[in-house]
Amino acid sequence: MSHKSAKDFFRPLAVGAPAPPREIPARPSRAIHFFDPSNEKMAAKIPAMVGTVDVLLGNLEDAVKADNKVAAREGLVRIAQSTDFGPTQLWTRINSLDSPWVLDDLTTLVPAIGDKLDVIMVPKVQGAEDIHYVDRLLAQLEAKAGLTKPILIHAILETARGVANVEEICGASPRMQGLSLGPADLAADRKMKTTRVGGGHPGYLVRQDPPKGDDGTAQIDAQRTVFQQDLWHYTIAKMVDACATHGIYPYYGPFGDIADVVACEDQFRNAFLLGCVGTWSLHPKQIAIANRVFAPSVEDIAHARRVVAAMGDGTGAVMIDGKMEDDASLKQCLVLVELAEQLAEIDPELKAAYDAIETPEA
Ligand SMILES: CC(=O)SCCNC(=O)CCNC(=O)[C@H](O)C(C)(C)COP(=O)(O)OP(=O)(O)OC[C@H]1O[C@@H](n2cnc3c(N)ncnc32)[C@H](O)[C@@H]1OP(=O)(O)O
Ligand SMILES: O=CC(=O)O
Ligand SMILES: [Mg+2]
Repeated sequence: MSHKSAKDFFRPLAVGAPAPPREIPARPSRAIHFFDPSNEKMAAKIPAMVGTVDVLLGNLEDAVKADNKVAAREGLVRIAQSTDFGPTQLWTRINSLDSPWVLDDLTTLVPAIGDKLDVIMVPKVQGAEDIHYVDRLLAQLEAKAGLTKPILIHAILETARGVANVEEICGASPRMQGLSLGPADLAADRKMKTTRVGGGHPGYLVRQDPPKGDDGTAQIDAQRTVFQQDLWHYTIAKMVDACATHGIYPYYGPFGDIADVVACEDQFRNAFLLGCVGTWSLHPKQIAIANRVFAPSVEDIAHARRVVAAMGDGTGAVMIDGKMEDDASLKQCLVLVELAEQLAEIDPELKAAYDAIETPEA
């Protein structure tokens, strides 16, 4: 397989297109909130949601009826043109590359609202070739529209081949902003035997060994604790490693059981702890969950600041509350402290909570 030379990697792919980015900015994106721009009731709520969520995403793909594809595209153009998004990012999810709608999605959206779109989410990405296609087309459309800022690309990891090719997808273009797990399509593509949109499954479990009877035989019918396992652990961990390797951002995807806010919070938190920076929100009530989960807790920041203060120049080892802290735990603490600082800049409530923590002496 041939690779571009290092120098060519950052050259625009069309004459007059903006230079591709060298770094992807760490903009807070705890919740990527999906809306269907063809649904008038939903669309009407979007301007008032600016400032309440980090990312608003006009969805054109799955969950938008085939008959409404054009209305969704036109609705997104109308909303984008008439709304000042202030601190909130505007993303879209285009239709899949093998669909009859995607070419019109791109050739309509880039000239009409390319200056407002931060990120284009591409579904069902299989390999680097899909990113190369969108990359070149975006450069041509940006050049034609006279855009000065490159639009970033986000890929959904929702095919078995996409998971197998995850590293080449992340490194396929300097425009790559991040990846989301797409558990619903991925389950179908892998032929998993589930019927849900994300989350766990009661059948995927580990059972405690059976106790032994007086005669030493296993009592398999005895009451035994079962531990439900996480169906998504492997894929999320693989995605996080690929994203970290390439300096881009991993996200959990949809949690379809809107009513089960408790399990939703658990799934989001697992992703946060494993390294994801955010998640999708499908319903307004999932925004607060995501904002809560994808921000470090006050307790974590209090502890992290104690470690930072105690570690001085960052070398050596210290004991805090009976635990050894050194360079490696300091680096983990700094991840949390830096994230808290970024979030405090855009979220006054979080800022107040973090500011109220008593800062230890250095
Ligand atoms: C596997 C995947 O690809 S996942 C990604 C694709 N799926 C999506 O994008 C789904 C987006 N969400 C939705 O379509 C809807 O939230 C549904 C269908 C899940 C539920 O919709 P409803 O049954 O209308 O939910 P509910 O009755 O609780 O809605 C309450 C209010 O919130 C509004 N609302 C619901 N979802 C949203 C949303 N995503 N954004 C803005 N407003 C919303 C409703 O319009 C309703 O407004 P109202 O009080 O003025 O009547
Ligand atoms: O698009 C998301 C998915 O889970 O499928
Ligand atoms: Mg999908």
